[in-house]
Amino acid sequence: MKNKITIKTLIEMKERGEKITALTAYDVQTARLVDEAGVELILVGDSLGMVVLGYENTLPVTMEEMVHHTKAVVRGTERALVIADMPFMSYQTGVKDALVNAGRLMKEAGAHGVKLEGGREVLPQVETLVKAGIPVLGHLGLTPQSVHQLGGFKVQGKDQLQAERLKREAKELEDAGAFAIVLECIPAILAREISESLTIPTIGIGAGPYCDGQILVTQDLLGMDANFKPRFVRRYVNLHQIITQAVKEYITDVKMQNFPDEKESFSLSDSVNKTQLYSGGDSKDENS
Ligand SMILES: Nc1nc(=O)c2c([nH]1)NC[C@@H]1CN(c3ccc(C(=O)N[C@@H](CCC(=O)O)C(=O)O)cc3)CN21
Ligand SMILES: CC(C)C(=O)C(=O)O
Ligand SMILES: [Mg+2]
Repeated sequence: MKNKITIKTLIEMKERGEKITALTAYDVQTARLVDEAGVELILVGDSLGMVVLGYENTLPVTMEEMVHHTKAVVRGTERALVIADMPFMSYQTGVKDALVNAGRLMKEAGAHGVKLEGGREVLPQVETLVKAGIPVLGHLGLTPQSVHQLGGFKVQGKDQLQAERLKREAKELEDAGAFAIVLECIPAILAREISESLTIPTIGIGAGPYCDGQILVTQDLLGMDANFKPRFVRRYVNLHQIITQAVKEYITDVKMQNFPDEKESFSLSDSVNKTQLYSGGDSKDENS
């Protein structure tokens, strides 16, 4: 009835030239909001380590945290496809670990698929998961779990050699059975070439307008963090400002004794003798 999105829906959207929309969610409320608004894909990103847990990068995020947050997102989603990021060291250590950990995200948390970062080095993992019936979303370009190798959160694939490698790896991920690929922070022209050369959809973030879909961190488009504004983010509202204003008004109202008022308070049953109660009642235990 809710016409649920499947991986087949996304492939058909690419064939029709209809853009795929994706956003992150880490909690049930955000999941409900973006699902009801109509995105096709919700990613439980390991960016939660930075956005909701306050880490410097995504490396400390654990499987327990991913399972915990994915469960919440799944509970809040009726229509979208829910994909969970595999955290750092949950798949790089081998195909067996990849299978066990992806299996947990599917079986315990209820994800519809998983995402893992990397190209040639993760092809055995991708093949193994796909063989086990687990839809895999690839992720190339700026792969944040390699931040220390990349020397920071920097645009990738700017030179000929790197660009050729990314193009080749995108094809290899498609051949390994990935149902789509996230392209993060690569030149728009390269993302277009990759998108045109694949039958599976590309989902861009900082990868220009020619991808088959777009993804952003929900908190970024809502302007929740006053200090995080990379070039590829468009802020649709300044929630940082709006929330700060609301909280300041609350503080003022409490201090000025404007909150709570009578309508926001509860009354006793009509049968209670209020005079008696207000005077301390009958109890000898209560002081004066
Ligand atoms: N809130 C949030 N949004 C994200 O998009 C995001 C996360 N967190 N955490 C995980 C990764 C890290 N990401 C990032 C973080 C910083 C830049 C950044 O500062 N980029 C520079 C470009 C630097 C260059 O020119 O090479 C920029 O200005 O966009 C990019 C991606 C994307 N992901
Ligand atoms: C930014 C997206 C693609 C991601 O991997 C995340 O949110 O963790
Ligand atoms: Mg991620």
